[in-house]
Amino acid sequence: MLRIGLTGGIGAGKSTVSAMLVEHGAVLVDADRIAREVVEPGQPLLEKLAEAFGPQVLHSDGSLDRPALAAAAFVDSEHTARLNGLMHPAIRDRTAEHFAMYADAEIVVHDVPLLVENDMTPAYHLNLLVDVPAEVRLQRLMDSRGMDRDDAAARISRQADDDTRRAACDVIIDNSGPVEETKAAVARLIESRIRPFSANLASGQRAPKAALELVDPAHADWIGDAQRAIRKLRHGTGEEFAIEHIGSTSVPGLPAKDVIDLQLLVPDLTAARELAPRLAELGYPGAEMSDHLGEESTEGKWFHANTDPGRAVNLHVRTADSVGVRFARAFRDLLIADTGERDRYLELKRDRLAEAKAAGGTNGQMMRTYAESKEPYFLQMRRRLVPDSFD
Ligand SMILES: CC(C)(COP(=O)(O)OP(=O)(O)OC[C@H]1O[C@@H](n2cnc3c(N)ncnc32)[C@H](O)[C@@H]1O)[C@@H](O)C(=O)NCCC(=O)NCCS
Ligand SMILES: Nc1ncnc2c1ncn2[C@@H]1O[C@H](COP(=O)(O)OP(=O)(O)OP(=O)(O)O)[C@@H](O)[C@H]1O
Repeated sequence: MLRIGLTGGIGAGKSTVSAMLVEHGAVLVDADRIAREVVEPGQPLLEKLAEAFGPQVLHSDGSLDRPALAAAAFVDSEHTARLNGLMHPAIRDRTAEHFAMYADAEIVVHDVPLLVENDMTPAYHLNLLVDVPAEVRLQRLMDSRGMDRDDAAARISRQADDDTRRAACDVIIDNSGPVEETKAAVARLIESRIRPFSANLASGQRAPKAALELVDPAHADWIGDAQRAIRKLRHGTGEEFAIEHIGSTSVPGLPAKDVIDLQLLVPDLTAARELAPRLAELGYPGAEMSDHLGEESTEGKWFHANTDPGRAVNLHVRTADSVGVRFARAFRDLLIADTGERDRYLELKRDRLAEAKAAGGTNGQMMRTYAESKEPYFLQMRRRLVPDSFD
């Protein structure tokens, strides 16, 4: 099951976009709907809300007076925290029941207004943001929902700001234009990314490799993408293992192939083998392989690559004290600190890439030629950065 987290500020169009995703075959778990279920007449939560906010939040028949609760709860951050403290555990339990019901679904979209505020993004394979600037949302809420300006503004101030949401999500769906444009963007996202991601996840197939070309870092957000991938992997593996961003995309300012390299540190290769099925569920199928250390020398590792066609990631699962781990770290730190070495390495990459392309062959052959042609440089660097690995 591909788990998608969908969020956006109040009035951004989450319901509008989630309905579009449902039309494309996704199953929806709606947090606002669940929030209503847990306060239906007879639920124990109603009494607790009345205790916390006063009897005026209940109608005379005992049901919830929603505008009265909104007025009491969004008045300041302390009251909102009290509301959340009461509501969120009940919402969480009911949500788990909904997900269990849809265990066989291929794509489940979880629409959660407070996905970023509650730090829930790492629990999903992909996080979508329905993005509309706060002032446009405020206007829409007043125009089309007849919402009071002060109520809308109070809720906006209780939520994350637009930039914080953008930094936490993987995909931004701009809904500031006409709905038809959003609909077309959602259809493209489904075809180019969500459907193939779901199919790859189900079959344990990695997404196509990144193109053999160097991308300008100004056109990418590699540090942000790596941090989001690391948080998902850490969360999905019980926060047990250290995971580091390595390789060219971890060096600010260095053009690179558009693939993020991460290394996950395990105590030994048995742990790597045991971890492999879990990583596959998280969207990173893999196999046992080895790092080439030069001459005849190799070192065992597991190599995983991700299933999301929208973001290539290679995940090297290495033992914590391995030469591979130490070299990747030291080489990254050298390139960050030493601009001269960074320029030399970039020149080498450009030359070898041009040579590999000139030699021709399939894409796979050219990739191998390129990788092998950099080996002597890496060997020389390893002598310098991890000298004890030659003992
Ligand atoms: C206070 C309540 C009764 C007001 O009901 P009302 O019908 O006016 O609003 P509704 O539930 O339709 O929510 C509309 C929007 O308000 C915003 N909102 C709701 N709760 C919160 C909150 N705790 N913090 C910030 N924004 C919120 C969201 O953007 C949501 O989509 C209701 O919002 C509620 O029960 N909130 C607590 C549950 C919750 O946190 N829901 C958010 C999803 S986890
Ligand atoms: N692209 C758009 N242009 C104009 N109005 C829109 C657009 N998308 C949605 N709307 C309108 O804006 C309002 C908010 O949309 P919607 O209910 O989908 O948002 P939401 O994020 O689910 O809101 P909430 O946070 O309250 O749950 C609705 O009245 C909707 O019809």
